[in-house]
Amino acid sequence: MAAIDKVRVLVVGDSGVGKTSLTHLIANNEPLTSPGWTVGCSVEVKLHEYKEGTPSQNTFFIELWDVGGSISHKNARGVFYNPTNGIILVHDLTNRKSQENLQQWLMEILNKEGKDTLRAGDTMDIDPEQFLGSTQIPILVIGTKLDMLDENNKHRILNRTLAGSIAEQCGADEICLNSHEARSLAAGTTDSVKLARFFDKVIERKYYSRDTGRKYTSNYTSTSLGPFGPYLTQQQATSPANAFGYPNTNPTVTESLS
Ligand SMILES: Nc1nc2c(ncn2[C@@H]2O[C@H](COP(=O)(O)OP(=O)(O)OP(=O)(O)O)[C@@H](O)[C@H]2O)c(=O)[nH]1
Repeated sequence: MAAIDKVRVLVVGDSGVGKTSLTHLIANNEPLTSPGWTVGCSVEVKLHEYKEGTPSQNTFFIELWDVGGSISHKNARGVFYNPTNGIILVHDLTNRKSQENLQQWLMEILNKEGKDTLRAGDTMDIDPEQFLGSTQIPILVIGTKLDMLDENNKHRILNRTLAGSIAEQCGADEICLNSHEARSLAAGTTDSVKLARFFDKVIERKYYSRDTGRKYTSNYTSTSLGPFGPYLTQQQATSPANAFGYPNTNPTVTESLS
């Protein structure tokens, strides 16, 4: 059987915004009722059908790297960021600061220091060129805990435009959901379509030629040419077993994307 190709998607945001709950929902189609505090990073794997229902349909593994948001681990997190094929920026809809901090998360992933030099209220310029277009890193913004908003705020959030938001700055889609609800990402919903489109974009950027639209041969690694270089040889991560008999359930072992 041919090996299944894979991409790495980082799931980042402040501690407690709901990254682990969200990652579990995406990977298992069911809510996680009592997530633990993530130390370091945990990896869940989802089988995704690229361009499902079209002649180009193809199966890929999506590795979801849920990076612990605690500030105390900031200095050690860089080890998880190489390579990065896609980024899910997570914020808590009941916590405005967690949304503002997404810029800092992007800068951290891009290895640009900013936190120490910025004062409260300052903003950082995001260069859209780093994220927009087919050669850059696809981003999806997800707001969690929609169920905790009162009806007025829920209505306001669901009907607001992306103008001025980090999603707009990065050319990204945004999803607002309740991770405790399995139906939030049920097949056929607008949000599940946005998520599938995002994964397709991540796969496309890594495995498909922009010129011909055809898939590269399996020993081609476009990330080695991208902004984050090749995979590290040692990755300090934990990884739960998964339901797909995923060939390498322990990313602490040397990996190669070739
Ligand atoms: N009501 C509600 N609670 C949520 C939602 N998402 C997450 N939570 C709760 O928020 C708390 C934190 O969730 P986690 O998934 O552990 O958050 P995290 O971002 O992974 O946190 P760290 O591991 O510290 O980085 C838990 O009690 C979750 O059950 C949501 O959509 N709605």
